[in-house]
Amino acid sequence: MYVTIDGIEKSFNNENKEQVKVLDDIDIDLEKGSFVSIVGPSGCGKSTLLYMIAGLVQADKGNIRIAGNEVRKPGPDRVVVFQEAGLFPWLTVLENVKYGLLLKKMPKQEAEAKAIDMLKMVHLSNYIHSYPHQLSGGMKQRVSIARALVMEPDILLMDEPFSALDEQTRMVLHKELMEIWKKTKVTIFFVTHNIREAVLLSEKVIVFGTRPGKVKEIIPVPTTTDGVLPDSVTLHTEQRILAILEEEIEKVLKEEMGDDYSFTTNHLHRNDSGDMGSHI
Ligand SMILES: Nc1ncnc2c1ncn2[C@@H]1O[C@H](COP(=O)(O)OP(=O)(O)OP(=O)(O)O)[C@@H](O)[C@H]1O
Repeated sequence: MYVTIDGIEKSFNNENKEQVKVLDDIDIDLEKGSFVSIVGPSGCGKSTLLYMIAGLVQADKGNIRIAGNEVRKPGPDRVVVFQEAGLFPWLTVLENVKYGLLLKKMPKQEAEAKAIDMLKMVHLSNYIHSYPHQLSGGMKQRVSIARALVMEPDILLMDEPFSALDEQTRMVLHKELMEIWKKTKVTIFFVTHNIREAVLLSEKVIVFGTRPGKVKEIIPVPTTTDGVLPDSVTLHTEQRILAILEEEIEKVLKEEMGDDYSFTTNHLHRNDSGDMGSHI
């Protein structure tokens, strides 16, 4: 297996200085070139696990191995794309994308050529000399994806990269991300609150439970030869995931609102984007 997450445990101190276990006994394997999403209630430790793969957070117990090597710190094989693009506002699009390459001491011309190629891939060739403030949210996120991919990582770690975008832009970026994934064969680990997004994009959806975060189930997403899933299949897979999460949502709501809170599936309204709101 390419990425092996083995027996991970992690606790943090809360504001009352009490130790709270955030992740418990997490075992996950990722194949090279796979696209795996992770969904779960808010606060179940999705981002924490992503940061651990990035080498930004250390586990209390267990380990993460990539191609057999234990992750101890960030490395050039892994790049994170965050919810906010986080571009340097004083640099142009092109300068933002080539920044990391220049830091790596790549010759200027080569860095520029690579950055331009990558910006072509995310359909931003006409905006290379624009500044971030001149771009829409979706365009900024494309720059951030180009900036990540230009480093030629083996693993792209995406932490709710499209959640701040409107539905239309999100759909366009889904299509582009799928094209990029097929072209580059990069391994993608994708954190989202949006069940539909997880089902549409990934090959497997890891469903997390909460308090502490645990893998509840790993749902394979059916594939088709043309890559387009019939709506009935998408819906069925979404409903399967939702059913698993139902128990967890109830747990969170009861903890937040008291034991007399009662919850049934019918109370869970899903909007058209498949986003279940703040509790997932
Ligand atoms: N550095 C930290 N110090 C203390 N607590 C932390 C730290 N990082 C995360 N936590 C806590 O760990 C828990 C899990 O956080 P995390 O961001 O991983 O969850 P999540 O599932 O990604 O949540 P969301 O879906 O809301 O983004 C939360 O209760 C959070 O407050």
